[in-house]
Amino acid sequence: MTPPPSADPETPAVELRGITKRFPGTLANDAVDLTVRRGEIHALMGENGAGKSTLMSVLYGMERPDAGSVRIDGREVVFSDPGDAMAAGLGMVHQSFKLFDSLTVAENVVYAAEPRRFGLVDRGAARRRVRELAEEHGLAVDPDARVGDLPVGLRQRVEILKLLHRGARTLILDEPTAVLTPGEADALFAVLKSLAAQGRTVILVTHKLREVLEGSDNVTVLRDGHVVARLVTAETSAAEIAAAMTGRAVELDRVHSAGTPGDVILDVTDLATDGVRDVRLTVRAGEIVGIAGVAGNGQSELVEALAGLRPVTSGRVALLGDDITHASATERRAQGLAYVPEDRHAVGTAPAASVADNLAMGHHRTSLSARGLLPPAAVRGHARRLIERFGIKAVSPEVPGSSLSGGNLQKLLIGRELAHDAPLLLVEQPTRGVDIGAVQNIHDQLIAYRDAGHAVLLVSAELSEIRGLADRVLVMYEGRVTAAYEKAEADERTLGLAMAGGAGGSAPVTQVAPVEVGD
Ligand SMILES: Nc1ncnc2c1ncn2[C@@H]1O[C@H](COP(=O)(O)OP(=O)(O)OP(=O)(O)O)[C@@H](O)[C@H]1O
Repeated sequence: MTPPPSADPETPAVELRGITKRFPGTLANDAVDLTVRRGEIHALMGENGAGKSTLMSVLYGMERPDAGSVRIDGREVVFSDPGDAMAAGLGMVHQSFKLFDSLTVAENVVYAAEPRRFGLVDRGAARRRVRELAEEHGLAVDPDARVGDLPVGLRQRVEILKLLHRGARTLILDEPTAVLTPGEADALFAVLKSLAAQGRTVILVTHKLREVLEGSDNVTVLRDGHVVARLVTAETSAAEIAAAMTGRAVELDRVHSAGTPGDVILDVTDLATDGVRDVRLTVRAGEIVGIAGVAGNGQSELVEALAGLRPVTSGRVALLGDDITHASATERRAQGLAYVPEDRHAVGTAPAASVADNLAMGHHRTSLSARGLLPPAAVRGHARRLIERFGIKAVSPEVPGSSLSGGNLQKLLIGRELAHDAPLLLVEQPTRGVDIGAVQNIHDQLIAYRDAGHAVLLVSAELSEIRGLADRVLVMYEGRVTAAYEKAEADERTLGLAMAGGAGGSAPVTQVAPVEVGD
């Protein structure tokens, strides 16, 4: 490990002073000061669009600030690109990993910084290096495994090992637990704590209050590009952080009233598709049915099959009494199905198209259209209404979708699909990457949608979300629905056990998955 250049333990690992960064029409960072002590886990929080990613991009050399200075280990630096930042001891784990799936763990870890012997890459040394680093930091992973075969939690470990191999002393993690199971998230925090105990520094960008309260030492909160609070984690609370972020009191973990179920809208009988079998379920008008499960137990495949994006191999799907088992995605939409996919970038939105056009997508058959065409004035009006209703932070409806922050893109997607007023809504991970205030708004909108007589099938990895919203909860385990509960029965312990295969199903209980508690 490269020792920090300054021996004084009081010298902060990172000091940002007066960072200002302007985009056309937006002051993303306005004279931001951030001090991160060596050996601490520092959480950076704020609502969607508050300026967190921009600040980290400035720190990591991806954006040049319009004003302000950066000090690393007490020394003023000016980075032209992330290569400069890495050379100064910074490392960043992005939300989408930057690994080669076809290479092994060891090859990925040493890539572009290979140990050499007589000018050749020393493969044995590379594997030893991975083993050493993995052992030193509790990051167990097989050096010979092909990265493409690893689950997401282990791929994230490879990213961290890669940074450690390059001598990173300060790690920046951007929403690292968004894609992890609760068990993987706990394992990640154990690693981060051990890195901090060894004197490395962690900057954590996240929306999850629970992990900030349990896993960080200090919190800086941004709002509209300004620092609005600097808090010591041990002396603060979820309510205080939430209030700092939003500027108002936030009611956390609200449990909504039950729905009044009417006619069956979706009727699924003995459905099988790749990775899913024997699924029977109904969703009625005026109810939300939640599907809980550890990621990777067939939930996404089920929803894709229902949305018409994956062939049904056996069984039957009926929407409003009509057989749609083999209907295309477009036919299903026309029959009354709206869909919020898990992947808002690849499936849900078009980054180059304007916000207004993104909001109008799929509306060719709704009241927006005139004989299948979308008049520009109607598109603009529709966009303005949804921007207002969902609090989407966009400079104007004409800016490209790609200029929105991650959470605002998610609000756009939900808004667009709810605006279809379709009898059935399939919605996956509706609040991933979304800030606390927007989580509340999206939850309220889903409840209002249900109360207007629509049927909602909700898939979420957040147990608190399932418990807060769903009138009935199904648990998926190894591709099957293994348990079903009414709202009142679906407590965290019961669901957690069932998610680990421990209830109703034929699978033996081999482990009890740690349970996500409310954020
Ligand atoms: N390349 C860009 N062009 C134009 N505007 C941008 C660009 N990048 C960010 N912005 C704007 O700057 C503001 C801050 O965005 P930023 O991505 O830093 O927010 P964030 O706090 O990371 O949000 P989230 O929690 O949603 O990821 C937002 O209003 C955003 O729309």
